[in-house]
Amino acid sequence: MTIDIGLIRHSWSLIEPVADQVTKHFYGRLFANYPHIRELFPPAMDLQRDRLFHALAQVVLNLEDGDGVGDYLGQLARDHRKYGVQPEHYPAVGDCLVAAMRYHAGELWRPAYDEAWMTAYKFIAEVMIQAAEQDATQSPPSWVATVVAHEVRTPEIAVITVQPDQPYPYRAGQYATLQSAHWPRVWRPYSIANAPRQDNLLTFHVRMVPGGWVSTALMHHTRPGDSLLLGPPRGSLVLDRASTSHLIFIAGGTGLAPLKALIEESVWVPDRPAIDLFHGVRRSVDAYDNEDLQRLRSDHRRLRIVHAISDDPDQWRRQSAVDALEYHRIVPDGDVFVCGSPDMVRVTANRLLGLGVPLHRIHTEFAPGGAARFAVL
Ligand SMILES: NC(=O)C1=CN([C@@H]2O[C@H](COP(=O)(O)OP(=O)(O)OC[C@H]3O[C@@H](n4cnc5c(N)ncnc54)[C@H](O)[C@@H]3O)[C@@H](O)[C@H]2O)C=CC1
Repeated sequence: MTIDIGLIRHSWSLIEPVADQVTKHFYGRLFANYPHIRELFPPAMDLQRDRLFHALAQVVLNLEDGDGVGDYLGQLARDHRKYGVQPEHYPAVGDCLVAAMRYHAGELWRPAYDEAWMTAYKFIAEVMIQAAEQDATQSPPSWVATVVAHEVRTPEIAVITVQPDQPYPYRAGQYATLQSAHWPRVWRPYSIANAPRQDNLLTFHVRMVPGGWVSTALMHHTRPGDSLLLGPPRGSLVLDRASTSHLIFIAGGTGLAPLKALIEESVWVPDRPAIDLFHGVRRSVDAYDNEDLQRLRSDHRRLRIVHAISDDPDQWRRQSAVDALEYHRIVPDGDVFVCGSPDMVRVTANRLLGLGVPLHRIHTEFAPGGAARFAVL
């Protein structure tokens, strides 16, 4: 089975500008023709639509990287088990997807695109079905997790610790999706803010998003003893365990979560020269994890922590996390991990490139569920 990457990319360039219409059309057609599939999805589809397009874009843009695409599809398949996706759903999705693309490309659509997409989709479906079957032999589709601690750190940020009902293997830096009983079938990604622990506890940093269903439920309507559902771990923002390079972590707000997990993992590498964390927050009151971070620092003297405050009128020095890196004259001569809002990640990554940090030393994953690589301006 050979996928014609040229045809896929060419047809994708027709679809990209009308992605929103294509995904709406796709789901409309899917639910009209296969009403039983509707039950697998949440009542409101807005975020779901973005996810489909994002997942497709990841595959299309990385088709040459066979291993990378395989890993990505494997994670996607494991994650889709929690929705109850079955092998017989795949052909329905493929048919509706190609029909939606054909419809919106109009006269520009060539018959050869149909074949190219059906071949590519067959490959995607086979990899995903196989990965899901393999996963079913060793993991549940989702985990029930009991809330064991719920700390309100600021009026908008809660730190929540849960105990999954069975072992939850993951790597520091990965994220999981959470579902609250208040919003059935609605999953939201959150990074796991601690390295794997013997007691299997997982901590999440939740910022309440205005109008955010799950974040509001987690912030205001969740208490110790409540149950949450937990999807499988995802993401590739992980440490190279063989490396002993100088590590710099640049976090924006709750983007601290995965970086804290990576710091917890990296402080144990004996030959590591230094670990620097720059945590950018808007106001000093937003430094929600200061106490925990200082505790971590008192146990590991090679760890240096700088808080950068960007928007507080009471602060005489206002700076972003990457400004603080320059201000403190830290030479970024190792690996730099960046996490925060997509804009913060993009701006920071471009500043680092300007400081001479090679691209392969800059490690980033947008907000979970967002684009995996930043766009270099
Ligand atoms: N909670 C979690 O597990 C995770 C959250 N994230 C993402 O991290 C972000 C955190 O947001 P908040 O806590 O509201 O932090 P925030 O948006 O208030 O920003 C925190 C810091 O980032 C800087 N910043 C924001 N936009 C910037 C830009 N365009 N250029 C340069 N610096 C910028 C601010 O100046 C501030 O220093 C969200 O987008 C979230 O999705 C990412 C990974 C994990």
